Amino acid sequence: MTILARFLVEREGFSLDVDLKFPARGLTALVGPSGCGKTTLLRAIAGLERFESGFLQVGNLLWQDRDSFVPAHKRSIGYVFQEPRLFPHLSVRRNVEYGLRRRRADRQTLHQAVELLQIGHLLDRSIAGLSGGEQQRVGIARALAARPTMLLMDEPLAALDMAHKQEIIPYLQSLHRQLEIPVLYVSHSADEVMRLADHLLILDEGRLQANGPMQELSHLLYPSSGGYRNVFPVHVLHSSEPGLCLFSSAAGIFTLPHQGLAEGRELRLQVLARDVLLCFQKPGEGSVLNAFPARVVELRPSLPGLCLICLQVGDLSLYSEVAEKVSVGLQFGSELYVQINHVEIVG
Ligand SMILES: Nc1ncnc2c1ncn2[C@@H]1O[C@H](COP(=O)(O)OP(=O)(O)OP(=O)(O)O)[C@@H](O)[C@H]1O
Repeated sequence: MTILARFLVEREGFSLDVDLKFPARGLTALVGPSGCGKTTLLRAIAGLERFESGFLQVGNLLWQDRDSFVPAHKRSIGYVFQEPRLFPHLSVRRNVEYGLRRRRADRQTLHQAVELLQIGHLLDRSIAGLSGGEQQRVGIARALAARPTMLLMDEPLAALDMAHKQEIIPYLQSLHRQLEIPVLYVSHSADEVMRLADHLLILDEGRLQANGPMQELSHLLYPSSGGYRNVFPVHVLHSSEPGLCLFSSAAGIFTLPHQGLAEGRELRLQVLARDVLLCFQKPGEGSVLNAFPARVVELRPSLPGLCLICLQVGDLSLYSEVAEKVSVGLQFGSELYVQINHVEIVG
């Protein structure tokens, strides 16, 4: 299932001209410099503005083409803004139920939204007494209670301080794991996108610069540093010995220095491609951590003197960036080992 969107918007001094296709599930991050057209694209998708030259299909649902336009209130889209825009005179419960009444969703959906955002204990509180993070959780629950077909989030964490951002990110992570619906998420924060996104859309001056899976494009989030990056999900297995923790991944089991993580928790690891070292002999058992058998899938030139190698490691694709001379003799199908040198837990 995919989302197909084509829009041509002409404004004084600005035009948006995009033709894009992205998955109708998981979290797609929409990033780009200020004024590049992110909100305009979101509004076009929500149907909040009707741009004559547009086409939009979400899965099987045709929302706009040359002859038809489904108005915003019939698209059942959940919209989460920077500010939660709650009704201050109503309780948390009434605020969340507001979404329910408007869209005739059921009680079970409301219950799920309350559970997912863990706001059950806040239901009888007034909005005024809540922290910024709690208010945003209520705002997200209200959007979900309406059982939307799609969730649009326009910088939902931008108005929060660092502590409240950290509080809310785990909810967003579990939300996008548990929801079937697509989430389109605008953000200026590379770190946030790194932790949350499955797919990336990069806009610049109203034009699409890049569109692809996070794993393929994450290096573009940090244009000035570090080169290619690998980002992939892992689950916490258990602590192997004091200070060390085991993580299961599609590549195999990682052992990393960490403690206090709950068993089963899903996190992401980030590994710079230059920290994926190639070993042409099997690394000594027991003496080397995080070494896995790998197969070469593709070799690409990278920066001058460097080669980017795409490797199949178990069920995971990993990029390694090495000096060109190291890659001499490698070709599609070459078998070797990788040793992962430095791993960052990103959330
Ligand atoms: N209603 C409008 N009428 C005319 N121009 C507009 C309108 N809304 C936005 N613009 C212009 O369109 C361009 C894109 O704006 P948009 O808000 O989509 O960018 P953005 O990428 O979301 O920016 P930011 O990251 O700062 O929120 C900007 O130049 C903006 O000034």
